[in-house]
Amino acid sequence: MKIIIGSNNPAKIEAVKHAFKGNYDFFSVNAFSGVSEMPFSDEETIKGALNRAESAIKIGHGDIGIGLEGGVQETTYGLLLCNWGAIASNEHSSIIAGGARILLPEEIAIRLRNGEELGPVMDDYTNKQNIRKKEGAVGIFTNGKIDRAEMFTHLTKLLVGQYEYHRSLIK
Ligand SMILES: O=P(O)(O)OP(=O)(O)OP(=O)(O)OC[C@H]1O[C@@H](n2cnc3c(O)ncnc32)[C@H](O)[C@@H]1O
Repeated sequence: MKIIIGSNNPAKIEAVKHAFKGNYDFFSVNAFSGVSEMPFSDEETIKGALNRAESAIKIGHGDIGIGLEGGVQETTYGLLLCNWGAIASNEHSSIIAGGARILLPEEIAIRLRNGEELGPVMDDYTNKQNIRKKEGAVGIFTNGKIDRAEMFTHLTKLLVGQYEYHRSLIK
């Protein structure tokens, strides 16, 4: 089975490879998210994940397309880090699942509300480079307990499990 991952981000690719068990061929493509660089709601982040999955399966001529998208969601408690994923398949309508979420520190949230993107803000905050491709904001603010790849692995397992369940209903 040919699985097309709609991103070249190593944290996302690692997560998908970990979440699938069995004989699969993985490819990654630069899929189109169709949403803003910094999605600012669950709705927008889900849309980005769906667009990536659906664009990945088309570009890569795969059996399955996987889209993973990061974003934030405003709440009365502060700004939540959110992540969403989608599987597009040739057999049925797309499936979605959400990842674990944490509140971002207010000093980060203020910068995002002022129009900055989380990736560069995290690099600036930590004095490191490409945090989004490594441990991610979740890794930094959980003291390394859960990094971005692990969070996306869990999210992808939610997708794969639902995908298998849907397939078992079709057969
Ligand atoms: O290469 P792609 O797949 O586009 O990966 P990305 O990390 O750049 O893009 P996302 O769509 O996942 O995230 C949207 C924005 O939020 C940033 N972001 C999301 N989650 C993050 C995290 O855990 N740590 C750092 N930046 C994050 C990211 O850099 C983008 O600017």
